[in-house]
Amino acid sequence: GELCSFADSATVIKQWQDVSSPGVAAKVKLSCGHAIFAKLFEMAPAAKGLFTRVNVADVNSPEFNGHVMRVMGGLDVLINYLGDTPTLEKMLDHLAKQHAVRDGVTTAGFGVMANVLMASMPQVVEGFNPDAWRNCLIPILNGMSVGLP
Ligand code: HEM
Repeated sequence: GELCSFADSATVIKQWQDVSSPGVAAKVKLSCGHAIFAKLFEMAPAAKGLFTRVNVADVNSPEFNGHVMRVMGGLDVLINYLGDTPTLEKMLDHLAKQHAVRDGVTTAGFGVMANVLMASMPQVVEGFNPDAWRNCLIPILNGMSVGLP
């Protein structure tokens, strides 16, 4: 089945591709990723403790930058696969398993992330379509939370 409608996925993919052309993609991902984590830690301060291994103590460190780019690279791939549900579902399964082994990562944490993404994306995406983005992001985050406490 579909995760979000064909029309919604087409909108989200197009709007995301507008901000992820090769020339600007890395910069957008890093600055947008930092804004997303800052907001996540503001809304859920305890979540900071999950990222000590990647040096969250210094959010501008190479280690944390690397983490931000893994997350944003992951999100980039997921968005671009909204039109290929079977592959998207396998990637979500894989990410769910990678998160399930991290102590303290919860479904509630992904719920906060949904709010953070919906609040942050309009700042980088031109003509942000909230309905299309919500309809597509929620199933992505739900798929990544399968098996989490
Ligand atoms: C848009 C949503 C998210 C995406 C695309 C995403 C993606 C990723 C990716 C690709 C990794 C690296 C996996 C690896 O190499 O092992 C990762 C690691 C991790 N993620 Fe997420 N993630 C998301 C949301 C979250 C949320 C909401 C939390 C916590 C509530 C979380 C907690 C973690 C932790 C603790 C790690 C391991 C960090 C380390 O390397 O020590 N993630 N995530």
